[in-house]
Amino acid sequence: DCNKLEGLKVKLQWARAFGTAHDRLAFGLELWKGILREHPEIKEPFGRVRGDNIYSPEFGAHSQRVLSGLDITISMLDTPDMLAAQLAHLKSQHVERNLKPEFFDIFLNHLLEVLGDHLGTNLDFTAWKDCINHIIDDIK
Ligand code: HEM
Repeated sequence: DCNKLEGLKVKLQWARAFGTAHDRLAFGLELWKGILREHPEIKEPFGRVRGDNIYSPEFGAHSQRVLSGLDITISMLDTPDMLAAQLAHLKSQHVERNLKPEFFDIFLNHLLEVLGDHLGTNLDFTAWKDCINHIIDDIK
């Protein structure tokens, strides 16, 4: 479970990795490049936003929507009621898209990899696993 201390650590580390990223688009590219290279079947659900070309403006805009969505949830890790409301909203945006639950686990694993590239040994792997698992479990 994502406890209070872990939630605060994740907030801080996310601010370091993403909040100060000079290029948020590049952060998204790193993430999706890894996901879609290893799991090309995930291009299909992203057909409308051009999953076939992650360099397109359509996919770039989508990528920013997802990362901003993640940014919102992480900012709520210390306000559980608001987090629950936001996660219910995100779930409603995903539920009819017929996504496999394992897609979310793949997303989590790749997110941890990109964060590790940015934060090195400052990444609290356990805190991230616990807190992002909580977020992802409530969306999938
Ligand atoms: C923490 C994880 C995630 C967050 C915060 C997130 C957030 C979002 C947001 C904010 C949107 C835009 C909703 C809208 O404007 O209608 C979206 C759309 C979408 N997401 Fe996610 N997402 C997450 C994970 C995933 C995963 C793992 C998948 C599947 C691999 C996925 C598949 C989609 C699809 C297919 C769309 C719709 C694309 C379109 O516009 O056609 N999401 N997501």
